[in-house]
Amino acid sequence: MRTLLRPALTAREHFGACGILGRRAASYASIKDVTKLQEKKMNKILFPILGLEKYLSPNMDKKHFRLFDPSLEQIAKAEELFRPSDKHPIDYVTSAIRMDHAPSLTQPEVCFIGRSNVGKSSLIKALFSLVPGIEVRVSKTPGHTKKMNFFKVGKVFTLVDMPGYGYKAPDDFVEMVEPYLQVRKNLKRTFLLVDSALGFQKADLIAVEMCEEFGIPYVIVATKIDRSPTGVLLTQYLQIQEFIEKQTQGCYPQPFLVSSMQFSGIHLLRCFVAHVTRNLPT
Ligand SMILES: Nc1nc2c(ncn2[C@@H]2O[C@H](COP(=O)(O)OP(=O)(O)OP(=O)(O)O)[C@@H](O)[C@H]2O)c(=O)[nH]1
Ligand SMILES: [Mg+2]
Repeated sequence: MRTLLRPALTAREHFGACGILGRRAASYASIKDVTKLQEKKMNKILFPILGLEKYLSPNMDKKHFRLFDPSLEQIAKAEELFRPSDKHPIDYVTSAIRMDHAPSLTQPEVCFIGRSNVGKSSLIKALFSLVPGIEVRVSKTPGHTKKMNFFKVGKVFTLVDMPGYGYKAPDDFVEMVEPYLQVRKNLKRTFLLVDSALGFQKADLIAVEMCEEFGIPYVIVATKIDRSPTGVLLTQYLQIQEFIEKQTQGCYPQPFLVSSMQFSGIHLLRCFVAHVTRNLPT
């Protein structure tokens, strides 16, 4: 029986107090600006997996590398969902520490789970980088997000930032998050974040087991790829992919790679969110 997400993990990351979206990364927030870049740089930001593919043997089956492979037009359409307007407000709604405090919303919902400090809030902040003034708090101190934070994207979907599990998880983590994942009817996809330099840790495997047990659809996102040397990233990526293929039922076969710092993979993930919430035109 799993003892959910309590083990004290030792490996901790410490960073400087730099803003998560540096000045340069912030200028990549819109696809219009990214497409002005040289092709190589553009691909690095839009499709970070391309940087790994070239190291693979030509005989390797790459069908799961770009299972989700939208066009630039689709990425641009998805971006419009993440751009607020009077008719399409994007904002924080509320926080909840128990499922019965969660807002009753009917639109499709996606949530972000992962070990404390893995980069959940930073990723959400990057996804919402086109929303002036939106507050998504990030911190180098693990265990910063203490509640389930709900953000409404017009009438089209809701996005939920979760507290982290493992080291310095809030005491009521299990009571808060497990029932949410189990009973939230409009939850369309759970994004399970793992650190790209470390791959699956013990607590991540427990989280995978939990998603499998609840039978909810989920997808793995490898974070902080700017900090992983290519060799490490490739090794972790292939291990994650093999694990998904051999040991999971409900996990999307393609892991996503992101750096909220350098903005890589963020556009693709916006597009995937649009896709799983049925907002991506074909
Ligand atoms: N280099 C780098 N650092 C990142 C990235 N994403 C997040 N960080 C850093 O990692 C630390 C934790 O980020 P958060 O987004 O607050 O992590 P979290 O998963 O929300 O953490 P909890 O709320 O504590 O569970 C911060 O110091 C971030 O600046 C990234 O893509 N690259
Ligand atoms: Mg957080």
